[in-house]
Amino acid sequence: MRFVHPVKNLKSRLTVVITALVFVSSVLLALAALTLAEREMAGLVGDREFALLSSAAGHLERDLDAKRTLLRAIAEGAHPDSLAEPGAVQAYLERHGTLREQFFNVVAFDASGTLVASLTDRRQIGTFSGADRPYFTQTVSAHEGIVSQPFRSKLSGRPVVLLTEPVYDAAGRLVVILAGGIDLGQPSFLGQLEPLKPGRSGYLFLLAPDGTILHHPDTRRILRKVSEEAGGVMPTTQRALAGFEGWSRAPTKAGVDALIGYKRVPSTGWIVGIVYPAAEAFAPLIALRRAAMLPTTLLALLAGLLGWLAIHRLLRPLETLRTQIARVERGEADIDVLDLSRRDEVGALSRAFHSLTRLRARADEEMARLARTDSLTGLHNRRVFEAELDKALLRANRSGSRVAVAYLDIDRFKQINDTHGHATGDLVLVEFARRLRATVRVTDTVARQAGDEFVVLFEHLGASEELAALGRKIVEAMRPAFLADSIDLAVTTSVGLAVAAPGIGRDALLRQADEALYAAKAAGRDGYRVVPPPPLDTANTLAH
Ligand SMILES: Nc1nc2c(ncn2[C@@H]2O[C@H](COP(=O)(O)OP(=O)(O)OP(=O)(O)O)[C@@H](O)[C@H]2O)c(=O)[nH]1
Repeated sequence: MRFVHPVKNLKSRLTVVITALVFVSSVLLALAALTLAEREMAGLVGDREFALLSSAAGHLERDLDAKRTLLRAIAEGAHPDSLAEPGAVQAYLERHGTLREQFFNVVAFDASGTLVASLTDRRQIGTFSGADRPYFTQTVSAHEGIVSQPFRSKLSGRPVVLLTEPVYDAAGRLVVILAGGIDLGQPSFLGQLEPLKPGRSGYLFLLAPDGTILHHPDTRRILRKVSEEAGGVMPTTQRALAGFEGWSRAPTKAGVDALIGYKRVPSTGWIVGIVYPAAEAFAPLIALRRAAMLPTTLLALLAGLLGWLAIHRLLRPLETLRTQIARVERGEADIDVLDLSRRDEVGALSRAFHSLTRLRARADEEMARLARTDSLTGLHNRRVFEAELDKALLRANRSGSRVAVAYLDIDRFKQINDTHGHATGDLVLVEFARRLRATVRVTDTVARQAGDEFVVLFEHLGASEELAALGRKIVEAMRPAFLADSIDLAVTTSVGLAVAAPGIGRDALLRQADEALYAAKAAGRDGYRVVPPPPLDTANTLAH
């Protein structure tokens, strides 16, 4: 049996294809399901984060509101005239301990901008002037309390935002401006956002409307403007500064894939932001994806194994057919060993192979027959005659029986061709062959040697005279007129006959017969000549 390389083997290839298909489709299915789940989950997580963000913004809003309300209440509760006394403002502020709970520090400036009170540090009272500070000038021009831009306090050196509240006397003159400071670096205010941060490394941050960072886990960035930082403003931040509120999935400045949300604090325009790294947000899904790979691979392997078994079983008849064909090829079985009754493709293949083999055998037979036959007369050809003669000579040598050959040539055949045409000549050849065949025994081998030359092999000859009688018989058989194309033609033949001497070869014997034929022709044609001549007086006779 011929070895079939495993990779070229149909079973192996089908198994590989099935395994690969199952694997790819399982992986694609799992990925599609996980991607859908991830999208769904992103929506849920994003919405939840945004809700968190909104509550953080609401919390800041309420906290700022509470601080402003407190500061306003204290400003309104003061008697402007009594505040004119030196130390009166300081004393007034100190009477309101709740201010310390709400603010990092509360200071007061007189109408000229001079610091007149400070809850936490009194050292610069009377010397420090806030007259040129934006929070002072803006409050003066606004005639009401403001929330300042974030800045680094000259008094404390800390990053702060100030809430201000002016106090006017009955005549409408500015008496003092109270300013409550919120320390952006202290947990008391923005630090309250910390518990809301998502995941392990997620965080919240706060931006002023102009992009100044008010709060960030990296405290070095506080008071910096995002537009002035290395790397510039990220597109998502840019959108938020332009008014966008909501969440999207985008990389952070540090290149971390994250869910990023933004929400404004209405009263100040501050933007609360949240960053939730996707790796943490989707951690369960990522774990699920990893966990899904093993069952998927096992499933594909199992499908491959089952596929191999199924294929093995389904292809078994094909394997049987292959084995049977190999046996037929080796000559160990007949073509009928094939199962032609199957109703599937293997049956069709068997029938096709069977009929092809039969057809081929018939064609081979026909080829062999044509190779042995003279196509015009249907007699044996020269090759067959020579082979038969060789065998007959061998047999004769062994058995001592007598073998002879007759060499015939139609007399003046060229003339028949020339006079009546080649086609008529062919008809004469056919009729000549028929008469010759009919004249000798069926066991004698008759062949067309070439052109108008014929040969006959006689075996088991009796007396020598018998050969002469045969020669005569042949000559006489040709004498009746040949009817060819409605024309009566007189056709005669000359025959040379030779008896095989013991041990003579084929060519020598044929040469002898040919020489006898030549002699018969020379003697006037329409006769025969036998060599060696028969011993009796009939010998060497040219018969007419
Ligand atoms: N019609 C036909 N003619 C053939 C065929 N094969 C050979 N011939 C012709 O047969 C003729 C044979 O002539 P030869 O045997 O040489 O001479 P001949 O005319 O028979 O004269 P002798 O043999 O001397 O009696 C030639 O003209 C060949 O062309 C054939 O298959 N068909």
